[in-house]
Amino acid sequence: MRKKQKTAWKEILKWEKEVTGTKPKMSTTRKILLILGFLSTLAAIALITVAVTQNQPLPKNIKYGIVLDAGSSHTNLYVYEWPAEKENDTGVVQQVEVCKVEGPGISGYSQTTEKAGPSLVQCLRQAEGVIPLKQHQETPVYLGATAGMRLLRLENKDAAEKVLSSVEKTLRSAPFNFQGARIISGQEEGAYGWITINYLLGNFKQSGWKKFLHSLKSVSETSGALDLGGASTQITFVPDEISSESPQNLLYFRLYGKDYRVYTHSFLCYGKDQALQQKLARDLQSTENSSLFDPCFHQGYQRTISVSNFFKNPCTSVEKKQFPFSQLHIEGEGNYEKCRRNIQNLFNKTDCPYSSCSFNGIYLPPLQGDFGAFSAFYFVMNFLNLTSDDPFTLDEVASAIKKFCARPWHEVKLQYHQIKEKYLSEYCFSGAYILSLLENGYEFTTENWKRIHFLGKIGSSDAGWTLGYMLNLTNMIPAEEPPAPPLSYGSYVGLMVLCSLVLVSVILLAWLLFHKPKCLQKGVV
Ligand SMILES: Nc1ccn([C@@H]2O[C@H](COP(=O)(O)OP(=O)(O)OP(=O)(O)O)[C@@H](O)[C@H]2O)c(=O)n1
Ligand SMILES: [Ca+2]
Repeated sequence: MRKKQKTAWKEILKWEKEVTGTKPKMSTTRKILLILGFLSTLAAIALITVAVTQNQPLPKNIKYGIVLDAGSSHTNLYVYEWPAEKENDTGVVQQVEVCKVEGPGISGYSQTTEKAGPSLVQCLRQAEGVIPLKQHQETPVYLGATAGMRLLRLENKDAAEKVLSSVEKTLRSAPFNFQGARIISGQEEGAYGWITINYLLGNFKQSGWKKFLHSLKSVSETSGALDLGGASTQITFVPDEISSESPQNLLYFRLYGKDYRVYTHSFLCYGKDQALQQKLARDLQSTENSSLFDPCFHQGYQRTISVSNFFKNPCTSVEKKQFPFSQLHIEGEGNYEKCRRNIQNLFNKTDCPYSSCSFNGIYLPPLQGDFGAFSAFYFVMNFLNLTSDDPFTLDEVASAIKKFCARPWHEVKLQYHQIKEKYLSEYCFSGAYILSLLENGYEFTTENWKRIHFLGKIGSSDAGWTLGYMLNLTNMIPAEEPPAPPLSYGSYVGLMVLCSLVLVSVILLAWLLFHKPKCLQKGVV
C-alpha cells in the first residue's frame, strides 16, 4: 500500500517537473497558510473535545418525596423523584411509583380508628423498596386527607382526630422523614390540583420563542383544573377579569416571576359518591314504601341500603325523616333523560348574590381557557371510551351515556365482569352526573365543551393535588424565575461544533484560494 502511494507521488512530481520544467517548490506564504490551517484544525478538535468532556452533566443526584392522598374512597401513596441540582426547574419532578392502599379511605375507619394507620403499612414498604436505603431518612413524607375526613370531622370530631393520630403514628414509625398528616382545605385541594397540572404541562416557565409568543398575548396561558372525587369536586382557573365579589374564592400566586390570580371553589358533598347519596336522600322524601325505582341504575340492577345509617352523613342529614322501614330496595330503570332531570335537583340555580354563579349561590366568573378534568372525571369518561384525542361533542357524549344507561344490567355485568361491581353499577349515574355538573352546574356549552380535556396522567405523573402539595411544601416552585444559562448543554455543544466547522471551512477555503491547486486552475480540468 505504502509502496503504491510512494510510486504515485513520484509520478506526480515527475509530471510536474515535465509540465513546469522546474522542481516543485512551495512559496513561504503557502507554507504559513498550510501550517495555520493545520493548527486551526487542531484547535477546533481540541475545542470540541474540551466542550464535550469538561461540560458534561455531573452524575445525577436523585432526590425523593412521598405524598399520601387520603381520599374519601381510598388512599394512594405516591413516590416522586427529581434531580437535586434541577430542583427549581419546572417539570423535573416526576412520579415513579403509585401504591393503592387496600381497603377503604381513612375516614372509613371511624369505628375502628386504631386500624387506620396500619392500613398504610404495605404501601410504605413498597416505597422503601423504590427509594435507595441510604436516602430513606432524608425523604420527606406527607399525608393530606380530603373530603372524606372533612365530612368525618363535621360528623364526629373526636373520631377524625383519632384517625389522624393513628396514621401519624404509623408514618412516624416508617424510616422516612415525617412532615405531617393533616386534613387539607377544599381551597388547597383546588389550588394544588391547578399547580400540578400546569407544572406538568410546563405552563409556568417558558423559554425562547414560547415566552416571546406568550408575552404578545394578554391572557394567562394556564389550564384550568376540574377534579371530581368521591366526596367533593373542585373547579380552579384563571378568569379573564377578576372581580373582588367573593374574596374567599380568589387566590394569588407568584410563580417563576409571574403573578397569577386564580379562582377556586370546592363543593363538599358534590363528589360522585356523595352526590348519589344526596340524590337518594331526596328520592326517599317522596317514597311511601321500601322500594325505589331509580332511573340512574341499569334495568335489572338491585341494591339494598340501610336507612338508619343513611342520614348520619352531613351530606344527607338535612333530608332526615322518619321512615317506617329500615331497609330500602333500589331497582334500576335505565332511563338517562329521567336520571338527568332527577340529578338536576341537586343544583340550586335560583339564588345568586353575585354577578354570576355556578349553583347554590356560589360565585363563578365566566369560564376561561382550557380545562384539564381528572380523577373521577377521567375514570368515568375513560370507561365510557369518551376521552380520545379528537374530542367528542357534547351531543355525542350525551348520546353515548344514554345508550350505556339503556343497556340491561345482566348484559353490562357480563361484558365487564372484570370491573368492580361498585364502580360498574354507577357509571351510568356518574356519566349523567358529570354532564349535569359541567353543563348545568358550571354552564359549559356546546362551544367551550371542546376545551375540556379528560386526562388521567401527564407524562408519568397522575393528575391530582399531591404533586402541587409537595412542590409547595418543599419550596420547589420559586416566586422569581431562577437565573438559568442561556443555552442548554446540548445546544452549547451543538453551537461549539458548528462554529468549529465554520472555522475549518473558512480556513480550507482560504487555503484553496491562495494555493490554487492545479485542478482548479483554468484549462487544466
Ligand atoms: N377506576 C375507578 C376508580 C375510582 N372510581 C370512583 O371514582 C370516585 C372518585 O375517586 P377518587 O378521585 O379517587 O376520589 P377520592 O380521592 O377518594 O375522594 P375525595 O377526593 O372526594 O376525597 C370514587 O367514587 C371511586 O369509586 C371509579 O369509578 N372508577
Ligand atoms: Ca381526591
